[in-house]
Amino acid sequence: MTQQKNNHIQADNCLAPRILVVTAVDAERDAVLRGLDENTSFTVIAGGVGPAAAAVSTALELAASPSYELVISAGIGGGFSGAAELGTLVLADVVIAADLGAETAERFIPLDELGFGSASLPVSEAWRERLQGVIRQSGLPLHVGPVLTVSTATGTAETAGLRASLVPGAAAEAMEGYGVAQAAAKLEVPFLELRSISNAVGPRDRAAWRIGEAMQVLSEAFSAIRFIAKEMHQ
Ligand SMILES: O=C(O)c1cccc(C(=O)CC[C@H]2O[C@@H](n3cnc4c(=O)[nH]cnc43)[C@H](O)[C@@H]2O)c1
Repeated sequence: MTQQKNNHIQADNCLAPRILVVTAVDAERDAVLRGLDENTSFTVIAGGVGPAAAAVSTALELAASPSYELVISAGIGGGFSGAAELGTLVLADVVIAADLGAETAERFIPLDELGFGSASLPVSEAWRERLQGVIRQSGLPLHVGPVLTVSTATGTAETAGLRASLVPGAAAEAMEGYGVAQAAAKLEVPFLELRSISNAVGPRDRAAWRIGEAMQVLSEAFSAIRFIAKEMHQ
């Protein structure tokens, strides 16, 4: 049995959920839940599209329940060519707000250069290594690298090239990770981002998006990691 209130779903028999998973949309949340067994330590919420909605949803949930020891930003995402192909997973080793900054006639100036803080936020290395090991053991194709957070999904080869040049080794882009990471940092909860690649970062071709396949791989990833909370404490 599960309890459902608004867009929160949680296992009945789990008194203190320890891992919070924040997706953008309901379809991603449901894919994560399909992969998780109900007898687990996860709460899964659909926090909305974009970094602002994701940050607010995450902060409210973390503040309401002090038992969380990990928050994962998860869902589908775009993969950078040569790094992450359709049907693969990307686990972030850093998240970068790739369009946060200022535009000039010559170039884009990132937040760090403007002196307003950092556009990069770290992930928990201990949790990343653990998830990386478990997902690799399951046989799912996994790439570890930088995941960009953008407010506007890339739709041209020019923007894809610009973003790849700003972040060497860029593996994937999505629209929530930096927001979830900001909330997690403020509330001092370790953070990860996991993306299942549904489309290539580049010229927009909605018909070529493989959302169903990406949702299936997302489910399989969470099936593989569903006992991770217990294992971290053994
Ligand atoms: O159209 C549908 O049927 C549909 C079903 C489920 C999810 C979607 C989404 O579009 C999810 C939006 C979510 O996906 C991330 N995303 C995916 N690809 C990219 C990308 O190339 N660039 C940036 N973000 C991407 C993003 O996190 C969105 O919140 C549609």
